[in-house]
Amino acid sequence: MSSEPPVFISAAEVERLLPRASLLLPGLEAALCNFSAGAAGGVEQPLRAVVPVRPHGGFLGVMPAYSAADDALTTKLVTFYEHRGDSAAPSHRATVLLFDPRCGSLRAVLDGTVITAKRTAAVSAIATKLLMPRSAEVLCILGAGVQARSHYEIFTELFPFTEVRLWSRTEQHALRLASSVGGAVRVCGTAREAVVGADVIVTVTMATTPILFGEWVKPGAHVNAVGASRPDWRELDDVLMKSSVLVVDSREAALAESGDVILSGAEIFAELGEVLKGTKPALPEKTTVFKSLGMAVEDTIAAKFVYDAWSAGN
Ligand SMILES: NC(=O)C1=CN([C@@H]2O[C@H](COP(=O)(O)OP(=O)(O)OC[C@H]3O[C@@H](n4cnc5c(N)ncnc54)[C@H](O)[C@@H]3O)[C@@H](O)[C@H]2O)C=CC1
Ligand SMILES: O=C(O)C1=NCCCC1
Repeated sequence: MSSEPPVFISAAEVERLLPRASLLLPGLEAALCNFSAGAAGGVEQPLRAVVPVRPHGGFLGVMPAYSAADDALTTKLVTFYEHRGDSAAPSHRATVLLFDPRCGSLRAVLDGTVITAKRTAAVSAIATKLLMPRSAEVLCILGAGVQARSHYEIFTELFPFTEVRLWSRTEQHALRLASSVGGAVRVCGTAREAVVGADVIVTVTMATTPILFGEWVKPGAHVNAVGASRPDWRELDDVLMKSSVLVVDSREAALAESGDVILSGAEIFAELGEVLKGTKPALPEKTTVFKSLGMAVEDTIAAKFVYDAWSAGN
């Protein structure tokens, strides 16, 4: 056990050490199963504490976790701001602290922004692999920020979509994202135009009222609902929430934090870890919603991956 000072791993270094989110898939799949196995799975993860910063429209989230299977202990500190004075500034910023689980000393301070973008998209991809219709051709992304990009990257790497549609409240943002990614993207003028006929839909906005409506969604489609992480925020309407099979990352978090779940009164069918383990069926022929709130153990897996890659090169 060393008394070395902690290393700092910057965003650029995280990008270099974790070039593709798909590298996280095996670790995240195992962690999701372990989380949903309860005490036997060895994941300690309390509900995150979220501190409102009311005068500034912001929030600070504190997300600790320990994974016994990985022997990894981390805490992420993440801020997210609804109303920003400078609209060019990122809405989310994060730092992950990685500890030596044997003695509690701090080993590393990692930029958490890239980790958050990549692990969230990777978890959505895991849900999509299980829940999307068998012949999925059209991907639709609502939102054009950081998560839109990371979702575009892993979804086009893993799945053979023939068409990708993108909508953003600010069309310029969608055009900018579309022109900066490698492949063909159709920028749509309305959310409805992007959604109708899509097989897989990703909502990655800062919306606080619904932007995706059940009447637009093709029966059998799969939705990854990634935004709206406050109990009074929505991205999906009641029709969609109540007519879909609802899978969540964490039941406890969904019932405490998700406006889409709490305010619609929709029934939770399963946790993603239960579907992965096969203790709950996937039902890909039904319309499915994966409500992602983001889990601390996902950051633990990603931070350990990055730290181990850094250590291997030093
Ligand atoms: N489930 C999870 O694990 C995580 C969820 N998130 C959530 O994902 C969402 C996207 O995050 P980022 O891409 O990092 O944010 P971002 O700020 O980079 O992008 C947000 C996008 O939403 C759009 N937007 C803002 N207000 C809107 C409104 N009222 N209606 C429609 N569109 C609106 C913006 O124009 C932009 O395209 C956020 O809600 C965030 O809290 C973020 C990290 C992890
Ligand atoms: O999991 C995360 O990280 C976040 N989830 C919801 C919004 C803020 C960041």
